[in-house]
Amino acid sequence: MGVYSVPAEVSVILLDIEGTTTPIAFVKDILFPYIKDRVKEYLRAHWEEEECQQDVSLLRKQALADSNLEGAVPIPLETGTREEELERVIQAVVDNVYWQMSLDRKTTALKQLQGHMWRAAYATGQVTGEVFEDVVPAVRKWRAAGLKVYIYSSGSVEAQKLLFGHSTEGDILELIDGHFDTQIGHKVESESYRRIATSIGCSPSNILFLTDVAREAVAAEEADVHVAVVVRPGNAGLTDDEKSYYSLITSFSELFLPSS
Ligand SMILES: CSCCC(=O)C(=O)COP(=O)(O)O
Ligand SMILES: [Mg+2]
Repeated sequence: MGVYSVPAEVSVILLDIEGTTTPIAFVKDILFPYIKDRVKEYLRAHWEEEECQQDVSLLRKQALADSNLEGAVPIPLETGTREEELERVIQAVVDNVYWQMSLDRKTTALKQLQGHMWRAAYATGQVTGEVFEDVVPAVRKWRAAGLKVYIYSSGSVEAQKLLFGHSTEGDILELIDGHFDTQIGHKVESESYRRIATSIGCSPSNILFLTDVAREAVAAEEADVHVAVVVRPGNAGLTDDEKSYYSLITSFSELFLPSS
């Protein structure tokens, strides 16, 4: 489709995952059903563990913040030790997770729990993280040219590391200089990109962000970050205005560095 010449001031490439490094179908058809099929059983098995309790507490806080939204599912506190009481709270957590997932919400609370649940999926080889075939060769080339490569996804940092640590291309974590998730802020908020630049120790204009989502592109540009929109099979369509405004690439091989 296109050719994108990376501006000379860019020293960092910041990558989105779903729809950019990785097919949306992998997330929607493999990762998300894994959660839906097992969340109840997972909560029952791990309920007493500190990490699980922290996940539930974060979901409960999110549920309170969501209480004005249509269809929102509250998560009550446990008021006793009876088994039925525990089941009632677990069912509320399950319903809340299902509700959030039905809207593809990107809350930190949901993403933390999902990341913890996917550990077993990757460790047992039940799931392997899919990466488009142009990703690894391009990232190697960028790094050889002295660029740094970071990830910024709504998926938790732990979920990101699982995906790239157990990928179709093997363990490729060594190709990534660092990871950001919604703990730094949401991807549709420009302040998040300024925080990322500060955290990396560069200026926003030293960053090129590759994403499939126009709202994320808008936020990044507002922060003075360079943007190219990635068009992959299965991605949501772009409007005609978005298509003509943004630099579009269909493969990372369409990105050209100043000296290449
Ligand atoms: C890397 S974890 C699985 C993907 C996920 O849960 C997600 O929300 C991906 O969002 P992205 O910001 O990478 O589009
Ligand atoms: Mg994406």
